Amino acid sequence: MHTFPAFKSDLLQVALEQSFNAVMITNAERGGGGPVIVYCNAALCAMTGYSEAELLGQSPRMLQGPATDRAVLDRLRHCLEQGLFFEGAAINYRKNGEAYHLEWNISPVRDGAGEIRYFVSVQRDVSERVQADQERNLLAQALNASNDAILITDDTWTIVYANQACEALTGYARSELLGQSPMLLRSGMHEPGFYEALQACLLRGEGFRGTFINRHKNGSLYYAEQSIAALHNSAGKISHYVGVSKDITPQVQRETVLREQASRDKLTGLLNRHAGEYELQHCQMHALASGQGFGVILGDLDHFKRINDSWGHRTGDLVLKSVAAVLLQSVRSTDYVVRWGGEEFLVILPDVTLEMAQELAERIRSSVQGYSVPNAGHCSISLGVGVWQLGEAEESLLQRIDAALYASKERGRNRVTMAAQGGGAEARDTSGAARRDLHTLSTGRWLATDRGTQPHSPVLQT
Ligand SMILES: Nc1nc2c(ncn2[C@@H]2O[C@H](COP(=O)(O)OP(=O)(O)OP(=O)(O)O)[C@@H](O)[C@H]2O)c(=O)[nH]1
Repeated sequence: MHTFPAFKSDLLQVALEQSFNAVMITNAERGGGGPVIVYCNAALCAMTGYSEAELLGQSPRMLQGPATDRAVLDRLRHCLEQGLFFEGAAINYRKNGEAYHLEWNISPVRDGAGEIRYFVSVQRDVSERVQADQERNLLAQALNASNDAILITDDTWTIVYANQACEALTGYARSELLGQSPMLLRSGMHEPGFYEALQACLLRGEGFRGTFINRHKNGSLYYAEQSIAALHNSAGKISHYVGVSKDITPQVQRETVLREQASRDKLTGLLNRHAGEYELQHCQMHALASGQGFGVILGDLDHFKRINDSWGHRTGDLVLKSVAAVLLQSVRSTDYVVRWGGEEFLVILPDVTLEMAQELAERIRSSVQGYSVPNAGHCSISLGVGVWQLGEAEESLLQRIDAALYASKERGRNRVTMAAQGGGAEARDTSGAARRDLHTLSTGRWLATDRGTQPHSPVLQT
């Protein structure tokens, strides 16, 4: 067992010698070059690179250099003059010229009469810590300067860091984000499976990349292309998640407008045929998966050529626009109304029975008939209607409905005909209008006529 030296002064000397902190004692010389070093321990020699012999009798100024903070030295001088405790940090220089960051304090040592005779200085080389702080600051500055929003959470998805771009993207101040969950930004626009896929990806150790639809603090939606990666600690456990998001709202909006424009008929604003064909396929896929059928109505304006011929093309256009509006008002919000051809309209009815489809077709027929177009008066529409049969090809469905529409025309127009089931062309007229397709001149309505017998029926204006 070790024993310490018996005398206190010996103990103190041993303690100072072995101290991990550098210790320097100077005298309190005021004149000439000021205080000089009268004691230094091994740690001070190791820190500065000077030997004890090189340090003793020298001014501590030998350790200072161009980057030493003059303001700190002025404060130090003031403390020494006033006999006050000093504490500070500055850059000093080793014997080899290398700069190091120093944190140190100086206490005056008084004699029995209260006179300051020495100054004892305890010093610590904090270069590593300062360098680490500087690197951290640099990284924080770089993260902040990034145009991409960066969000860091701990392993429980609690936000521990958000950069400036994140504040701008989300509308939340950093103080509002810290401590919260990123769920704060959820818009409710994603299926739950989206977030489950994200979690599964991260747990597998893979990064996740996707387009998020999030909600801004002001309630608006924004689109962010986001990548999320998990950070692991030394034990291999997830410690943090880092999310980097790029705001792609303008691109998505532009694409949406372009897609919308490309899918719309210019004159009526309805879906164009291309978009209608897409929706039809989509409906069919959904029906195959869900077993829920869908219906299709094909409508064709009656004697539309006469409108053009009588009132001009512009009025004809106006009629088409008006009929489009009537169609939109007649169907459900879940239905698709398509301008299928010149004066031909297709309505796709997801999740309907034959009866419901028939009812909607009849509603369309009577709404068109009841609508009066400025400068042109009333017109009528013939319709064919049917529902998709399990396993039926899209083409076959359209053929059946087209045949039903043709039958409506053949049977006098302004009527609804149900498509034959089972692929045949046999069609069934269900329209009440079949019994009242003649309209008097006094009502000013279009005179619905049989295509074959009265090809030149007059077109009337209200
Ligand atoms: N104003 C206008 N006319 C169009 C447009 N597209 C097609 N048409 C016209 O629609 C008319 C269709 O005529 P037809 O196919 O003979 O049919 P209909 O006169 O409606 O006779 P039925 O269908 O037998 O009742 C043609 O004269 C086309 O020029 C359009 O965008 N604007």
